[in-house]
Amino acid sequence: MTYDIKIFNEIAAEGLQRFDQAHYTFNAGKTPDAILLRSQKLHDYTFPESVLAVARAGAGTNNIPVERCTEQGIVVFNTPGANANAVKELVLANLLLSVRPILAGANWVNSLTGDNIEEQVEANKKTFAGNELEGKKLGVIGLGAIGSMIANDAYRLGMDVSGYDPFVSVDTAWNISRRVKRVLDLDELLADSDFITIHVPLTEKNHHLIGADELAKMKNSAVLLNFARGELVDSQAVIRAIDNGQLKSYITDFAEPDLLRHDKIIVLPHLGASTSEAETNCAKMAASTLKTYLETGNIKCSVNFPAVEMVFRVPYRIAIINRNVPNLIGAVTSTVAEKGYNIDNLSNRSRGDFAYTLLDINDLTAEQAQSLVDDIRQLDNVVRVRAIKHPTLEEA
Ligand SMILES: NC(=O)c1ccc[n+]([C@@H]2O[C@H](COP(=O)([O-])OP(=O)(O)OC[C@H]3O[C@@H](n4cnc5c(N)ncnc54)[C@H](O)[C@@H]3O)[C@@H](O)[C@H]2O)c1
Ligand SMILES: O=C(O)CC[C@@H](O)C(=O)O
Repeated sequence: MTYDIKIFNEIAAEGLQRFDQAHYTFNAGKTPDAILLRSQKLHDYTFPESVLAVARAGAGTNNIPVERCTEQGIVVFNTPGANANAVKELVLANLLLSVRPILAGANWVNSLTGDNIEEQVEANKKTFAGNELEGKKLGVIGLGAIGSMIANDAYRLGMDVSGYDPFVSVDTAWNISRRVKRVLDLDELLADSDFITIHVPLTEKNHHLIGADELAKMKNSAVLLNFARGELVDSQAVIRAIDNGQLKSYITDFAEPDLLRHDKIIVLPHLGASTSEAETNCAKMAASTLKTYLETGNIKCSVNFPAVEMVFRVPYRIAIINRNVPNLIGAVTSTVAEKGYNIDNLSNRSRGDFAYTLLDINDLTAEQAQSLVDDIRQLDNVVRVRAIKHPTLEEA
């Protein structure tokens, strides 16, 4: 069996190397089995029927039409946490840059001429004096992989840290220092913080999470950092708040024309995950989950289908994506029974309106597996079904 992967964007070689050349090609034709990408927007993309999965080498999946993929039985993966450290370090660097005019000072020194540079430096350095982060209040919105790391490290830098995340996962909560104060009301965090940093996904609900009303609740001296997604913040409201003296500054990783060349706004070119370590981690994780899904049907780190892992020990496995309705499994097992086959193992999990089933049957031949797939495909509410050949086991 060979698979073709359509690649968008620059994916780190360490990830691509996980696809062995004997079984994988890249961008070979118009019917790819899967897509591997970073920030490429797929909202206007028509997925060929051949596409089984999309893997995002990164955290955010707002560039992928996840709902449409789900309807088409396309499993979407991301790489939770794989670039969190890179974003954390960039946010900490920007917190430090926001209190010390380091770049302005360095630029000024470079502009000096004459043979009394040391004298000029000592006479003028007061122009570039700054403040310290220690003792200042940091509010973190979203305590997932990135927000929790920032909260912990900012506390270690001596900051007084609060976090707001009504949906925080138990796993992440375990990793957050008990010194980080959990705030249940966003308004409290907004009113209390000297620095506010956002680390939530862009969803319909989170669009303009920070707008004019929220900005009005912040201190006039507050610094707002956005390394999550541009659309989480109403940029026009931010510009108005800064120009009216209601916000000190805005630092964002997302370029928009109106934000550029404003002396109190720093815009970076989406650099959050741009370290070789993060790019490698994301590429390796995305490649592994994709490969596992294609070769075994097992699902891990999907944003639209449930995690399912079942030991693969028969020559052919049947993988079924279906609408989550009563008696679908009954219909599938009846189809198997009518053919006189014996089920070795079965796993079924649902997520929202859809469900995923792995079905291992003893000793199917390729022909029998295909005929079973054809019959199951005819059942109501089945969205997608395929037979997966075990990588090494041969049919009896
Ligand atoms: N700048 C970059 O290059 C870069 C890199 C990585 C991630 N990101 C962005 O950062 C986002 C967060 O990444 P992560 O890895 O921490 O994701 P994550 O899923 O681990 O954490 C997100 C957290 O936000 C919380 N949340 C959701 N809606 C919320 C709300 N309205 N208020 C408070 N909390 C809310 C969730 O409960 C979750 O704990 C990603 O979705 C992506 O958009 C940007
Ligand atoms: O691939 C990138 O450079 C950015 C990824 C980042 O936005 C993410 O959501 O993980």
